[in-house]
Amino acid sequence: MYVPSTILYYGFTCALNANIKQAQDPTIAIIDTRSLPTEDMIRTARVSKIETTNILIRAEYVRRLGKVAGKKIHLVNVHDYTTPSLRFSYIPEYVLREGVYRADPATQEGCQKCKPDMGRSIGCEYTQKCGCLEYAAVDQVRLTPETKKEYEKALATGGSLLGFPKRFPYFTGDTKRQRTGTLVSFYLDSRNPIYECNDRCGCGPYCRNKNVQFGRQVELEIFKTGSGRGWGLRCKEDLFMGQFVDTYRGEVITDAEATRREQAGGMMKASYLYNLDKHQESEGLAQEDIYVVDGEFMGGPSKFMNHSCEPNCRQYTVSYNKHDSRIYDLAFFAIRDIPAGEELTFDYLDKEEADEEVDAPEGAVPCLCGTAKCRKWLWQ
Ligand SMILES: C[S@@+](CC[C@H](N)C(=O)[O-])C[C@H]1O[C@@H](n2cnc3c(N)ncnc32)[C@H](O)[C@@H]1O
Repeated sequence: MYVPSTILYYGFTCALNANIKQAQDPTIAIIDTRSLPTEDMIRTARVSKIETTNILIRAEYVRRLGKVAGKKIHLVNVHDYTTPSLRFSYIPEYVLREGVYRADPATQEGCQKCKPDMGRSIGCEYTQKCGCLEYAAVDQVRLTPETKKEYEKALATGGSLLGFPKRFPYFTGDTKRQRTGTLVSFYLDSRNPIYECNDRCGCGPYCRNKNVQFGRQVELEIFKTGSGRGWGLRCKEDLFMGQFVDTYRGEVITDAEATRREQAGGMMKASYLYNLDKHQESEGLAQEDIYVVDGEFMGGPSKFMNHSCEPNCRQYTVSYNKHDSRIYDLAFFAIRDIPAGEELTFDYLDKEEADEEVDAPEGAVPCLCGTAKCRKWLWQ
């Protein structure tokens, strides 16, 4: 059983007496931890200096949470007196560190041929001319035999995919099951990057191809799991399958800096580092050109999302500038309906990687997700 150290230090001896039996060796005291902390100890601890400090730390953390933009973020701990570390700063955007650069803003063209009102409620989702969707997945179902040949030729020669019908990422109108703005199943089930329209687009502010860029729209709760996994995250409202939850924020650092921090930070550091390597292969980027997001000391509430081998969320690539292959958003979406209060989790391992591994590697961190399909370890 976990006994808060504050109570052990500051609980008066008289409160402990009832729990101490003399062992056969009278110099050794046996403490029956099943009945700790006693009410006396809790009462004593509440007026101790350490407990006052804990209350102040909690108040400061809650004050900082109150300043985070967007819907409210709550903090709940029914297990002990701890608070997440105050060494963490909440930031609304990536913080770019030395050696990290966004593509020149001039490369962020936006869609030039789209307009706010293209008639009959037509928006970027219907036009094949939307420049932002140039690199989006082609909707092969809508290809005619003729355009199919052109598409195959473009693929073989590396030609432009502009003009082919594209898979639009978000539902544009309520259907029986889906809600407007939720991610369509093609993207939910695939690893295709999502390309959203941006401020330079002709389509205007109400384009349906804008979602993640508006930020978190749901109320979250950081809570102590009490199951050996530290803090976790849950949502105060029901989430629909495909609904955007939040982005992962942090410092964006070079690959070399990430290696340095990983070596200095120990085994758990890996769980805060995310490679921005989605376009590495397609753009022929060298490993040293890859940027990494470090969310350990700066970021958002999604820092508290724990791993599960049967997760209810997944991380997706969302880009607002198709010409910037090195910096994009890492966005969490619900991959099934999630009732309010259920812990939000994602799989820390890429699916393909997880399938490849069979045995637990040496030094693997045990997984405590508790699901039926648990792989028993997090990473090496
Ligand atoms: C990104 S943090 C998640 C928030 C973390 N629980 C906390 O309290 O700050 C990742 C760390 O959480 C813990 N963790 C997450 N998922 C876990 C799991 N399924 N089993 C065991 N530990 C887990 C590990 O200590 C891991 O290094």
